[in-house]
Amino acid sequence: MFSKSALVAAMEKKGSNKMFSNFGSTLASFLLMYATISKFADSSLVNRLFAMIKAFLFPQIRIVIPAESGYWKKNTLYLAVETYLRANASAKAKSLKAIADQGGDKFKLKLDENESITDKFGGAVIKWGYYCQRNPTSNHYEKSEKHYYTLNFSKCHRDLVVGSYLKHIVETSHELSSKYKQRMLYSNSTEEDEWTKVVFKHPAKFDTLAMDTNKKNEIINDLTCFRNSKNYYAKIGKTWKRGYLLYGPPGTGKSTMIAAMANFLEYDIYDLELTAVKNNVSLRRLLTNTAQKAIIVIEDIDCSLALTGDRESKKKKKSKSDMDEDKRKNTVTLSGLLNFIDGLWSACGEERIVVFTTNHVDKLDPALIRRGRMDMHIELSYCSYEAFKVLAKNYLDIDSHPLFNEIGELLKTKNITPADVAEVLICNTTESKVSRATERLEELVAVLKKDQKQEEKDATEEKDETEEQGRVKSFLYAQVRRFYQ
Ligand SMILES: Nc1ncnc2c1ncn2[C@@H]1O[C@H](COP(=O)(O)OP(=O)(O)OP(=O)(O)O)[C@@H](O)[C@H]1O
Repeated sequence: MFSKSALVAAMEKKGSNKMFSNFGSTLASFLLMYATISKFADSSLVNRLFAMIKAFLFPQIRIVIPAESGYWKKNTLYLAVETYLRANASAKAKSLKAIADQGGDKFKLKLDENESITDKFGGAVIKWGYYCQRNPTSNHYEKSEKHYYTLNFSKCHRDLVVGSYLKHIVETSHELSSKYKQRMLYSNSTEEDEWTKVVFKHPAKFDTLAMDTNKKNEIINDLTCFRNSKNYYAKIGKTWKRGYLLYGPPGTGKSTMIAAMANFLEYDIYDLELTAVKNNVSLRRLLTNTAQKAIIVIEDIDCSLALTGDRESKKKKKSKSDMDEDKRKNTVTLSGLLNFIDGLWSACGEERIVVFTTNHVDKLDPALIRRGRMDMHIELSYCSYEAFKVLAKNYLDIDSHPLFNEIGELLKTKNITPADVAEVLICNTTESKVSRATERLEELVAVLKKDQKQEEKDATEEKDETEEQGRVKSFLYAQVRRFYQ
């Protein structure tokens, strides 16, 4: 005797067998029909017809993910897909592109153009493709190449793919990026309003930065507070960004400080060469394409552009010809730049630090560096005794030496940059650095004394020159007086 459940199971099995046999015979008839018709009819017509039948029987959805999400902005989903597929592509794709990283010792594999791979997620089969559309008649406002990914999947998995799969891609790409993240240095060029990047491997750290300890700690605290203040900035209604102005003579460590900041915060650097930016539109395009967790640097801002005056002349109402002139000049203006530092456009990214450096702080338009725009003004100056001790530790591996006192005294009266001190202390040798310490320090004492002697000599020469000029002047006066008498 059969039990009731065994009977039901037998019936279900019979039903599913019947279903499979139906599907099998439909497929067989479909293929037979295809083979027969394609013998007699035009093949492209047949292909189209069968594609239509296939689309009807198994409806598909196609999503295109372009590289850019608008005129200016990179599509972050495209970047996420790129990272996600890079992790999967090498195992599944037949045609790949290998791209060396900047260090040259590693490489990345990427889907080749027109190549596709399949991925599976929660029962859905997703087919990915990578393509490039070329437009030879493009102009400045339109790119000549448009890259995009496509994903195709069955219509019945629409909610799963759109709701969960895309989210899964973004999350996985974040995990992968933080796992393999290398810090990047981006720079712009005159040809395109685009960033090019290289791996950033500068070894500078705050520990090795030669400067006053209190000042250094103040900067480290400021950066730490900034990094942890997302909620605070949201609460006070301010964009999460901070400006630093680094000023001081050449060779006092402004660039080194930026590298130390980037390494401390683990941020990328965008080194903006303002002289290579065509106009405010290009500037906007570049800056809207900077990522979060970034330091945007404009070095030697005083030399970058004639930024002063623009706002002054704007205050006086501009005539039409003035405005035409501005357009013709086609340059970046001070107001264009300020718009990015704290105007409306500053809100199109967060967790960003803006750094200006200059050797001549007095030459800058006060509007550019007022507090609130440049929140912290940091002076990097000539080498102090404290800074010298950091350099001695970095370069010679020593914390003390009998010559330290003498060097300390000389530094009180000498203006020498940390770069010049470093140049004297550096030992390009395989020998122990400590064994060369005395020789290097004696050399430094000699340089400092030589500079002192040179300064004394310059002062004496200057005095002699002034006295000589005085004598010539009195002689000429005497001659003139005698002439009129
Ligand atoms: N404060 C410092 N601490 C440690 N090293 C320093 C410091 N200042 C300068 N140096 C050394 O001198 C070199 C030049 O310094 P850096 O380029 O940072 O100076 P800078 O102020 O940016 O100069 P410039 O204004 O000419 O760009 C650095 O590579 C570094 O080795």
